[in-house]
Amino acid sequence: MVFYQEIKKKKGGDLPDAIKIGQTHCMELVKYKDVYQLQNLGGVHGVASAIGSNVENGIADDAEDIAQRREAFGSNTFKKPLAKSFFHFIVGATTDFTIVVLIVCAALSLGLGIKLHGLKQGWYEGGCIFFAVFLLVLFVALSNLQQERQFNKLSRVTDRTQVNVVRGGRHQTISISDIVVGDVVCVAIGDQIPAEGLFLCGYSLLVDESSITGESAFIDVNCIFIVLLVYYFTGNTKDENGNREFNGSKTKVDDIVNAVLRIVAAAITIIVVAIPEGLALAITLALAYSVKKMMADQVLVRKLSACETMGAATTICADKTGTLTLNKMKVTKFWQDQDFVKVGASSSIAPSVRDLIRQGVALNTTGRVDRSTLVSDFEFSGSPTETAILSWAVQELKMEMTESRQSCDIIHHEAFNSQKKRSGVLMRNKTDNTIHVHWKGAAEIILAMCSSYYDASGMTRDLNDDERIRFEQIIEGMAASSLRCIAFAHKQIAEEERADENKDNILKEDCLTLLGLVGLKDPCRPGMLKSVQACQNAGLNIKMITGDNLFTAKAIAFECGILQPVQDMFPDAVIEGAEFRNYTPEERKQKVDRIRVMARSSPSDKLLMVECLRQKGHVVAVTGNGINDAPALLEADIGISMGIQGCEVAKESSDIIILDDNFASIVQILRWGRCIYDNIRKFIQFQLTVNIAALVINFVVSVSVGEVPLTVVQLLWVNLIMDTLGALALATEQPTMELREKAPMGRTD
Ligand SMILES: Nc1ncnc2c1ncn2[C@@H]1O[C@H](COP(=O)(O)OP(=O)(O)OP(=O)(O)O)[C@@H](O)[C@H]1O
Ligand SMILES: [Ca+2]
Repeated sequence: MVFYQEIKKKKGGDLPDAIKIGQTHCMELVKYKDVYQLQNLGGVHGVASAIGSNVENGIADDAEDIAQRREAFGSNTFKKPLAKSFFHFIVGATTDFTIVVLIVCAALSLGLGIKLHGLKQGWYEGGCIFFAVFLLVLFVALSNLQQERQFNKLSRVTDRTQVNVVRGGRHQTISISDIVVGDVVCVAIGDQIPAEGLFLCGYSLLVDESSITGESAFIDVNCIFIVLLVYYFTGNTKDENGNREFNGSKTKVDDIVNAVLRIVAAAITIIVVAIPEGLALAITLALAYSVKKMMADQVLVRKLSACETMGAATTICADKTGTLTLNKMKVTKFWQDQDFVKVGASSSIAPSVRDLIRQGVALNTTGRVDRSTLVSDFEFSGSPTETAILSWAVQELKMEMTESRQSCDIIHHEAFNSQKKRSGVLMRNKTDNTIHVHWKGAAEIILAMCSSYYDASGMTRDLNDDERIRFEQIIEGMAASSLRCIAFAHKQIAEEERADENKDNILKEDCLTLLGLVGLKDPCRPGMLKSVQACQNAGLNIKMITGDNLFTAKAIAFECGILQPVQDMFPDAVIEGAEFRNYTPEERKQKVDRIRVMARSSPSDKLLMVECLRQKGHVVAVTGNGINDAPALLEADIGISMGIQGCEVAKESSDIIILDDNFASIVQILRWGRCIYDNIRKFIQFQLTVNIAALVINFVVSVSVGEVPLTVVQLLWVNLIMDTLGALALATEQPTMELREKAPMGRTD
């Protein structure tokens, strides 16, 4: 109550009366993880009611209430760090290795000049180097400042992360920054935890808190000095009158010093020429320019060097669901017993079987069904597979979600993951106290767990080999028409059969009874065929690595042109993850090039494939959207994730995010990558020719004549002013259409 008044006084706003504790109190609770306090407040439920919320229905869906909460507790936005000042960038640029070398050279040159030619004429060279350094620092700092501003703009795009909250009993998707204190948030696998809070309920919770580091490289320039000094002391340099400079004891100490100083001056000249001052600038400019251009195509580059690497890519590993397909699912087929059940004809199924399927769908899910009070329509939330099944069960089987949920107690829930490809639930029926286990998952995996099936009249029948083959044919048939197949299975457990709850496998996994099969349609993204062909024309090898069924994967691969009818003849073009996993490393290396489609793969199989390709020298780009793609995205040379369908973990693991999920953008990234690669190469060629020519002239002339013909000032002019303008011109060169057709460069170039 104290905190509540405190806030009221401070902010002067009206707080909802239901709120009993204030910001400081909440902060202390989170900060000190104070369990004693938590108990005092009445546990999680107590805290929820103290902040005027409800663990079931969340806060009221009322704009005024939300505004008051935001006023009292603040909003879920980071205090943006103060924008770095221009001075910060100047300091940053000055500590660059090249600049430090140049500053040392300038200081030396200034000292030497004054020593050799007096103050009036001697300041000239050193001063010029200083001026050049000043220009370079200014330019680099300006370019970095510009880049930082651009990056800030980009990070505002990533701020738009969406989260799922319950307000007024309804699930809603809101922006992460709109969350207020009291909101009940639903976090699914692969989501970001959007704010500090208390855990209400859930299964298999694992939170990752790691971060990623980078690395850098240096260039060594020491050797030039040594060569020059050896050259002087062997007696080969001559003074202005043609006499040998080094003449043993006859040479006066002062002469030696002066001569050495002149050599140092020459060395400085050579260093100044040898350092490609414009290179770093050219690379930054080229990358920054292309990043800006790509942003216009809805491509967000998180790691600058990724664009350049993309130019060298030789292979793309794409996942199916959500990348090649829309990940918008709909149940289009339903099989019960061995009969296809037409839309609207589910009443032909025995009521007992229908009830069991309803129970399985309603309890064994991470999705939700809400009935909006305003619109009398249903609202479904959860993963696309879950929502498709829920909406089918509500419409076709007349499932009542709340009723089904209230009739049972959940004893244990095994959440879906890509490794096992199934989810299960153990529950007790409140009416007759019976215990049931329900499984739902990849059809052939669930079928393998069954030993019987329900026929249409509700009788259980044995699943002998013939029957099993017939079910397998049904699955294969659905998959071949590019449907994703999910099976439901059930078993009633006798009390004495119940496994010890402390054991790993609480849920019974064998001798189940098959309830039915559904086929979900997930259409290919429009224009997929064209994009795949464009990549193939660019010499890229496209492979599909998916967690889905072999036949579904094959059907989609044909649809989007990854597999061509001729390739179907090759036995190794399509394989399953398990097969690939069981090969020896040598076999894998030998076969990996021929593989076009890898189906039923787990996250580790995806990773294994990418590792194997990289070991073979391929430059691998991986595209993905799910948490099952995250390990492969991290391992890839270029990880590309989808902005809309992608989960937070996938986005976090990737180097590039395609904001509008358009696969065709890959071709665009490829073009820009190759363009950057080309532009930087051209710049290096350009600068090398200039520098080598200058070095050779200076070297040859100073050996034969004993004088350095091109002065530091002249060389700096060439190196800085001309090269910087050259860098500007080359960096902003647009990618040509031909770049798409060129063969990829690969790792060797
Ligand atoms: N929520 C779910 N409950 C039960 N089974 C599911 C669920 N979601 C997917 N499945 C089954 O698990 C299989 C594998 O899913 P997984 O997440 O590994 O890959 P995917 O999303 O199908 O494909 P991709 O790797 O191309 O993105 C699916 O083919 C489907 O049969
Ligand atoms: Ca996916």
